[in-house]
Amino acid sequence: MLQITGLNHSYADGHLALDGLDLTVPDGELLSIVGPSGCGKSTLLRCIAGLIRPTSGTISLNGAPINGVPDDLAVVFQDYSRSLFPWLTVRDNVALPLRRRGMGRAERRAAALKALESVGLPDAGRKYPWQLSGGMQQRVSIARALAYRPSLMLMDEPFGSVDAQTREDLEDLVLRVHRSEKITILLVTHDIDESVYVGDRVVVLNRAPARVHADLPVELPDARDQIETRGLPEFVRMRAEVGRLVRGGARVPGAAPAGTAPTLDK
Ligand SMILES: Nc1ncnc2c1ncn2[C@@H]1O[C@H](COP(=O)(O)OP(=O)(O)OP(=O)(O)O)[C@@H](O)[C@H]1O
Repeated sequence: MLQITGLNHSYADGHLALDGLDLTVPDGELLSIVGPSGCGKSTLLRCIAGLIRPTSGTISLNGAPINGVPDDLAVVFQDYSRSLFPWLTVRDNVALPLRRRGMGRAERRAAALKALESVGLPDAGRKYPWQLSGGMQQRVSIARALAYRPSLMLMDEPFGSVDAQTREDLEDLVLRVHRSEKITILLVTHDIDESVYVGDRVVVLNRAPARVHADLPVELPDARDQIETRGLPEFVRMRAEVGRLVRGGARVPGAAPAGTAPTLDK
């Protein structure tokens, strides 16, 4: 379980990005995080990843406080072109972080090939990243994260740089690996439909500085389908609700079905 309590972060220039943020994410949940542009979503992920030290507050993963980059964490960023090493083959890019796991060369290569298969790129291992399309490169980034077998995966607007069709394919890929690997995933997105489509829960952050503004369970069937799920009345209701909340609205009482009411903090 990931537990965040009273998280504050001020940057060196005094800019307050996070203001007393509390959030608990149970094991195996796929949590979508949305909020107005610049509200502090990436800052939150960077604190969880141990890349920046928060000014105050605590973050713990499975009971242990996060003070540096956690061992069983993987991160997928939007900018795949800068996260893959162009001078390494795809297979070696995926295998590289496994050195931290203490795996031998043959074991690393086998794990990399298996991860590439699981993202639908069984034949790409010998190519270089620049020989692949943007969507394929992002699949490689996801394969690299998966090969590491993390217990927590952070995804910061991971599909922001690909076309709409590829984006849908990657959303379904993430859903598939989430269901099969039972990884806890935090996915930051600007796309409200996407947050509802992939999420078990959607957290809406306040306009800066960030706190949790609303916390909404997604009451959709686990098996998601790009056409059918997006046509369900619950999907349509929820995307409208999340959209309004991101724009700063308060929840309309009775907007959610009984037992699924989102919580709003003060
Ligand atoms: N290194 C920094 N120094 C000072 N301020 C920063 C720094 N990094 C980010 N900020 C500011 O902190 C605030 C939150 O930034 P952050 O990138 O976390 O927001 P975000 O919600 O991820 O933004 P977006 O939706 O545009 O991706 C913004 O106002 C940003 O300008």
